[in-house]
Amino acid sequence: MTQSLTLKRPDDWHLHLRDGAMLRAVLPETTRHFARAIIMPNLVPPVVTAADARAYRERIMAACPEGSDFTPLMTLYLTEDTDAEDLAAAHAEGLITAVKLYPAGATTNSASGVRDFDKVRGVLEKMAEIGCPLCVHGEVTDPEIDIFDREAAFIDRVLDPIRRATPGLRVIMEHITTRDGVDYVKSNDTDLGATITTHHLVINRNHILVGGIKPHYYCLPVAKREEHRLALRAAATSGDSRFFLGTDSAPHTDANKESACGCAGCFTATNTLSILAHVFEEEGALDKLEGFTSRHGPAFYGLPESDETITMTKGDTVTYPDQIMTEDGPVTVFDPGFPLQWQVT
Ligand SMILES: NC(=O)N[C@@H](CC(=O)O)C(=O)O
Ligand SMILES: [Zn+2]
Ligand SMILES: [Zn+2]
Repeated sequence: MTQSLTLKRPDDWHLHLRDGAMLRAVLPETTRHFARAIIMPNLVPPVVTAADARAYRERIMAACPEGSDFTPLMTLYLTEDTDAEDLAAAHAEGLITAVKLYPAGATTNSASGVRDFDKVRGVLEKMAEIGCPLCVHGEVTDPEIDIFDREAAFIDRVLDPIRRATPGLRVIMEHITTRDGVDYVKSNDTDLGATITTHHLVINRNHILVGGIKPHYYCLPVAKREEHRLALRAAATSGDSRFFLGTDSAPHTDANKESACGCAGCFTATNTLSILAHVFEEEGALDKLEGFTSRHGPAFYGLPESDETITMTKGDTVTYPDQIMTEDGPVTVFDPGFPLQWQVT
């Protein structure tokens, strides 16, 4: 018997589209199924001002496939020099939906991020006042801190102090990877939410390292122990509206991944919904999938849910291309390591 599932059209609350040839190649992988996405601003150079965001949005719209009604939700990259008035005007106009905080050096293209959090205090206060949410890459960069402990340390050392100092600031912990992240979100009120990626529901750190190093499973924050993956799965499938999908689909060419110093990022746009249906079914929670992909995110951001739907069906094994071809070279699609039977029809 064919099983089918109808969902409000999903949104992706954390997405890297890059620019130029890469943007043109990866954008259709998202617009095929998603209504909207929060667009990460970590270009080189980053999207720092309202003018940058406006120009980037235009390049994204120009790259959208014919007939697509995809809406990119733009973000600004927070720096120690961010102009609070420029930011507030961009937010008031609806040009930007959120602002992204990268600790300097924490991840791909984060060199212009924040070193001294006191220097952005005024901007964060302005954001709390105007209701502009802050998306956070939550890892400390202190070389003394083990890479597997960087998320937990960030919560204690940076995030909790910022939130206490800035009442009313709405924060999204992006791509949480630990039980600590789940517990911190749950122990707080409605001003705190978290995105969870598809790949962190599937892989733990063994997948990266056992039997040979697997560069396509390397991303930041790096996948943690199995107990953390299980905590993420429980949170995502719980129906708790503070947790929602942000794929963090982050394309890098294979040449840049399969390298002596490989880039961080998993490219999941192509098969994300198939993988998520598989995971939610395994957890006996297919009825919670729509909340995670399509309802909790808009609720947190104060945006309407999509009034369109998609239908997924379960049938014979579906295959996806191993790679997406771009003018810069191939980009490997995330391999969940199990056959997929759910697909969007
Ligand atoms: N997640 C990643 O491993 N990489 C992202 C950056 C980020 O989201 O931290 C990228 O831009 O490639
Ligand atoms: Zn990040
Ligand atoms: Zn990301």
